[in-house]
Amino acid sequence: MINLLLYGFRVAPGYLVAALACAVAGSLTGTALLFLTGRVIGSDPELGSFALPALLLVVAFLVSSALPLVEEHLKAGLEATAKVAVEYARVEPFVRPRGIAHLDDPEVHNLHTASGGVGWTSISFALSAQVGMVATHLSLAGAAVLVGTILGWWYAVLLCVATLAVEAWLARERRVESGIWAGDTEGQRRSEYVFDLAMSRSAKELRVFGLASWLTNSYAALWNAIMAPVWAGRRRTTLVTTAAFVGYLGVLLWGLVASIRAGTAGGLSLTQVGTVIPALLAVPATLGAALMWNSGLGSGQTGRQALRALRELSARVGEPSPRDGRPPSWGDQLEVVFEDVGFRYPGQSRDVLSGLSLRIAPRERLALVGVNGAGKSTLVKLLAGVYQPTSGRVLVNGTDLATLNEAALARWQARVTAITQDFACLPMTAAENVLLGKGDRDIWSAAHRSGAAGFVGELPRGWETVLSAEFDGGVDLSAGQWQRLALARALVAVEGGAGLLVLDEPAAALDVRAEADLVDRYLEHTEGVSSLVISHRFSVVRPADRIVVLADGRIAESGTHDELMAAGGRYAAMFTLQADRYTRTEEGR
Ligand SMILES: Nc1ncnc2c1ncn2[C@@H]1O[C@H](COP(=O)(O)OP(=O)(O)OP(=O)(O)O)[C@@H](O)[C@H]1O
Repeated sequence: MINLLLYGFRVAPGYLVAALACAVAGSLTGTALLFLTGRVIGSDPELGSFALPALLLVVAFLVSSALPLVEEHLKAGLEATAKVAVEYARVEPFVRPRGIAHLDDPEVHNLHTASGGVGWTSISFALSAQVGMVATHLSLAGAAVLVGTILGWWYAVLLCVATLAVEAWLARERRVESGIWAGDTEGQRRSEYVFDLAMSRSAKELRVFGLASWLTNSYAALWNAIMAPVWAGRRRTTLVTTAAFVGYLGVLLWGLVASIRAGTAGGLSLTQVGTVIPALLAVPATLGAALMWNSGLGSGQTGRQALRALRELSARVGEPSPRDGRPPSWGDQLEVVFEDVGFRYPGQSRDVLSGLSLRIAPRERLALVGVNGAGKSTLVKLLAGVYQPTSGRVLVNGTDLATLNEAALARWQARVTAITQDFACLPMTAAENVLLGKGDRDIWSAAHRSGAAGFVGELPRGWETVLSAEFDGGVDLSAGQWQRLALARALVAVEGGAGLLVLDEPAAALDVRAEADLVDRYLEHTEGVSSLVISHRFSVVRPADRIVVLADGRIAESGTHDELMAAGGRYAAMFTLQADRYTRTEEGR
């Protein structure tokens, strides 16, 4: 509870203090209400001693009825404010690093899932529920004081110990369940993924292939597997939990019976009986709040686990690394050199690149070809500095990218504009998709050059159309249209000062005429900047100043189209194969 409250003080101090003050006031008025009930019951209307306690009782009743409303309002504010802070802290470690190696770390994803809590029992929910826990403990103390003054302090202590012992047992159960849940984040992620598949990602394919029942069964099986240890744990502890409650009820019953007997035997006055019985009846209510998962107790366990995961997540991804190194002084001319570079993905056993050396000269138009899985996209990731080589160096105008601090790396990444195979298709407006927050640039010029202007002009709201049919008035684009828009995005970035244009399969989704159109414009697009184009279509790579072939993790061939054809190596073989296919297809028409 303390950890959660301290976190609350950090992220939403105003709401937390106000909600706690309200909870304390609520508990005090609740205790006063019990006390005044006895006074009213025991007072003699004839003697006029009735009026004051009755008036105070009414006031206490009104205040204790109104306070929960204020408290709920404050707790809602606390929860909402904390939620913003928590979600920021959950997302920030993912997006802050300029590299992406942490995205391949399963533990990072596990910690992210665990930091979300269980279901809707998140850190922010648990935090607001802790305010309720403070209130219930104070109410327990208030009721115990009243009971102690009447039935004896030993009994008040026994009552508190019994209540707290049952609460501790329940807390232990919740802790075990939270631990089981937190330990199976991979299963949870898989079930979420299956759910996501059905709802959005592959919704069309799943329906076309009639996979609905397979998916439903997979989801149910995954969910049952996740919950099985939780249910087994509950079954194991049912007996002890039942015994604890029976014992607890025995303690309470003893107090009630003793009060009634003492009252009838004249050992207790009417005032005392009228105070102690409501006080005893109020005690289980303080525990009742702890019984459910959404109570302060249940959510407190989950919230603490989630908070720990949140801190571990931040620590795992690490603070921005202030690496040494001189500040880069990249001018207009960019020269990129891969110096004996080797690379292996984290956790993998095979090198994707090894001993790769390559120079991209200033303003050079370089094309990169290679079979599927040769490592072309990986080379782009190293070039952009999102991964660091496992051996060797990537130098930009002589500066090793591995020595840059986060800020310098961000400046380098701003000089690279890359349209990768899985470029982002954002459910935002067409203009936002092209500008990506880069202000007021001439998007029409870029759209004309990328061939996007035609279809953008026909969109219902032009550049302001949201590119997702899931939104009101939004539309979906075809894959080829998206590709043209992505090209426009790259051209806008080039106009904004990016010095290196990377196009990874820019024509993959284009038809033959559009591809020819793109190739015609490619030279124009890349004038004045260094460029690297990756494509399996030889018509796209042919006009490049130089073509390099990536094979076995290194550059196997390098030269112009004519030189490589004359050399009769891998390039010539791949080109001839594709040209033959194309010719045969054309002849077959
Ligand atoms: N994040 C990753 N983690 C582990 N292995 C990866 C990862 N990304 C790619 N690989 C592996 O690295 C190798 C090279 O992949 P890469 O995407 O660079 O190839 P490519 O030449 O671009 O292929 P394609 O022509 O099919 O796009 C492949 O064997 C791939 O499975």
